Amino acid sequence: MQSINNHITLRTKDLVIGYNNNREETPIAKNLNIDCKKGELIALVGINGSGKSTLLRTLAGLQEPLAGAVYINDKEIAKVTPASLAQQLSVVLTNQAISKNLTVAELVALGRQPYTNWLGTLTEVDKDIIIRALKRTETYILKDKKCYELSDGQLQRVLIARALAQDTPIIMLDEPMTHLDLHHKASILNLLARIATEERKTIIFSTHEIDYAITRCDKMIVMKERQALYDTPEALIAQGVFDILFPSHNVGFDRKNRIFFLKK
Ligand SMILES: Nc1ncnc2c1ncn2[C@@H]1O[C@H](COP(=O)(O)OP(=O)(O)OP(=O)(O)O)[C@@H](O)[C@H]1O
Repeated sequence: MQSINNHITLRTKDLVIGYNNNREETPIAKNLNIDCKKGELIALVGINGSGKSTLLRTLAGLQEPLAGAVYINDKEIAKVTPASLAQQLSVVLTNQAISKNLTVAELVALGRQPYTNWLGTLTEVDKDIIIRALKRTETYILKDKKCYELSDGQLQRVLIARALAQDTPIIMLDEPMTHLDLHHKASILNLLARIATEERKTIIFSTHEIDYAITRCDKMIVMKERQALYDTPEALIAQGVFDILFPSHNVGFDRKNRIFFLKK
């Protein structure tokens, strides 16, 4: 049992996510119990407004749960200092305000902030890690470009490079494939899958690309009617979860081919 637990990097216990405005609680999903292991690629899916961003923010410690708890490496996230959290978890938000006047290399170097002194001086080890992150994401060739010169797909890779430079066991991404064409969606997903497997990282990302997630991910969190179902894609398909994810009059799910289709 101990050896199994050693592989769990992120888990929740009876988590309730939601909002507390003017002391009025609005739960978005209740009783979430998930355990994410090293090396797993996990997709977070659900219809618009089902709570994906709320859950991702709560898992990242950016928003307090209404009840229950999130544990990172067996420590409750609320009790982890921001400095320690930055060495365990990196977050890539799609609409994050980043200074696009920075060069790609400067932006990726920001990933080393949790490890540098207050002047931000980079050691040779930091520089090696930055170069490795740039090469791993195939953005080394872009290193001297300004971020405003990048396409959406290139910027997404650079943000992943920054997360790699932060060198954390857990990476969370909010809709990393938004605005990308099919080829670039596939290439980001394949990159995330390789990083999870080869570097034994836990990667959780929210997405509307459910077909791709079913094909490529180890586990999925499906937000549905104030619940979150957590299992392998195969188990979720067998349970019929995707058959009823969308209103049945306009979207169907083909179990055999594992794809959604539009109804006329
Ligand atoms: N600050 C807030 N206060 C109260 N309710 C909020 C707040 N932010 C979001 N919500 C509500 O929480 C619910 C979940 O929103 P969330 O953004 O997490 O969904 P989502 O699955 O990420 O949606 P989308 O796919 O459209 O990005 C929605 O009903 C939304 O209106």
